Amino acid sequence: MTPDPFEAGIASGWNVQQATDIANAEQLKTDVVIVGSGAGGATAAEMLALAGFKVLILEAGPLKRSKDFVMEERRAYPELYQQSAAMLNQQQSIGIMQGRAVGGSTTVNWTTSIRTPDKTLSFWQSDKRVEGLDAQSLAPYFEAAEQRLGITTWTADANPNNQVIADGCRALGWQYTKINRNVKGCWNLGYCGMGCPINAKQSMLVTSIPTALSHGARLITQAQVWQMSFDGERVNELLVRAIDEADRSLSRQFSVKAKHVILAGGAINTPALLMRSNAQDPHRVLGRNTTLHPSLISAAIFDEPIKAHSGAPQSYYSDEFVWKNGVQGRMGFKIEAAPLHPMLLASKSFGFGRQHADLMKQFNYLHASIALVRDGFDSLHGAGQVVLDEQGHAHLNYPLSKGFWEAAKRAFMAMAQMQFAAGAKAVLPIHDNMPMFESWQHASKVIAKTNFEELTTVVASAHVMGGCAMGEDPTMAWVSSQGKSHYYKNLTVMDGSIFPTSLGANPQLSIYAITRKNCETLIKELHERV
Ligand SMILES: Cc1cc2nc3c(=O)[nH]c(=O)nc-3n(C[C@H](O)[C@H](O)[C@H](O)COP(=O)(O)OP(=O)(O)OC[C@H]3O[C@@H](n4cnc5c(N)ncnc54)[C@H](O)[C@@H]3O)c2cc1C
Repeated sequence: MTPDPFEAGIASGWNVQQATDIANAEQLKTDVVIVGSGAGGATAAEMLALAGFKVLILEAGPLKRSKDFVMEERRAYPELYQQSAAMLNQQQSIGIMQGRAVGGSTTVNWTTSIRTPDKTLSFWQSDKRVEGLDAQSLAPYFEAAEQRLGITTWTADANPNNQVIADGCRALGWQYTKINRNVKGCWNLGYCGMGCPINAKQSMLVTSIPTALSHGARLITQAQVWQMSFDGERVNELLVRAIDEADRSLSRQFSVKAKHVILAGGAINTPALLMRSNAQDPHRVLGRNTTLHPSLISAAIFDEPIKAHSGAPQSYYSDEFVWKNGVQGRMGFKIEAAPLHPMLLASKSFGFGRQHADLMKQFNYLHASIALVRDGFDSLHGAGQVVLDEQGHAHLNYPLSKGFWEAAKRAFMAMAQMQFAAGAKAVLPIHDNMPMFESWQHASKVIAKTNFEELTTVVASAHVMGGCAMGEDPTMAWVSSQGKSHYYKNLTVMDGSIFPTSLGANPQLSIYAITRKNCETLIKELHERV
């Protein structure tokens, strides 16, 4: 087991505090303040601290470490996730999971590490006026991130839950790929979504944040940046509220003045902060085109135990259907496996009483496939919009489009076909009143006739992206291709909110690589300025 770096680090004098340690109304000063400590924020913090800047990281979530990761859903969801992992869109039709702790969503993610698909990068270039982020220019940054985070092919055998994807795709002649993971010394436990108890996952919690802290960065946790004030073309000050572990506001505030501000609160929260602060947005792009890879779930029962809670959560995916109809044609979907844990399964399935109890009894024999739908490429594809309520809290207005429901039908068909081809004895598409199918023939007939629609089908997301799009055209984008605000000279955004569409691949590696490239440019500029 890898030791918890915070243990020795804090003992050696790392500058780590809680917001309640800061005096009320105190003003802090720094070179660079970073809002959020997830994939984007921590990557930037490490690079800037190594480059010699005085860095302050403000994280709304608590500091939780391997000793707190006890492999129990009842503790992990309230402690490590936004809204206790029970966040929904305004329509209440999509369950949305996002991290809220030091390390952000990387502390709880499933370690799948995939480069941005070339087709997505080309589309950004041709249709979203993104410059300098083609596959060739990004290649060295992908390599650097992969090296830094130990991202390589997972060489252990796939668990039976993932083996279904490989077996089904092989039998049908469909494309499938072994997944790269960011782990070192992984024990194949399968509880990545509850925080890694042995520090094998190379999340920001055990990699970039410790390096930043070792090089003089300061971390303040449970510190929620509520608003920013502006002075012409510059961010003037950040207003920070102390919050408790359950995300409740405490009567303690302080402010921060920085020469440069990096927003890395993730999609939804970064645009929400800007909107709450009345940031300039003449073309009303903030919060728009928030994408989710909204995902459908198909369960299958096998004769042999699957134990989908155990082993690397994701080790095979299939891209057979991601680009089948072109980039902007009918929506494509990526097929992956999802780990199952009792609360996760219970909250992401249908039924009541005996029917639900019968499903839960099969827990150890259940496999789950997910189809992640590629959203946000045009109006047919649909996307969400961040809105604020009267108190300034963010909500996501995301009506699922006709195009999505048409894709859902194809996705349920494909997943059932693959599961039967892999030897499933029964398949259950997670949709209200669906029977358990015992043959592909029966499943395909019923799925073809079913009307999939909002609130009759379980839809989930762990990939929140967009809402603060990048690009050179301010009528479509709030930041440049380098993440720099089109309106404020000392403000850069470095997180998944800058993606102008979804990716068609799991996002963390794209965020690491793009942040690395943009932060390198920023460091050169700051050396001249600060
Ligand atoms: C359960 C789960 C599984 C996943 N699995 C994978 C996977 O296997 N592979 C993959 O590629 N991706 C996966 N992801 C997604 C991936 O982890 C995220 O896309 C990525 O971490 C997003 O990075 P980010 O920097 O945009 O934001 P985050 O990593 O979410 O970090 C944002 C941080 O900012 C903090 N914050 C927000 N607002 C404020 C504020 N106002 N003030 C202070 N702090 C603030 C938040 O608390 C949070 O800690 C998964 C996500 C989840 C939830």
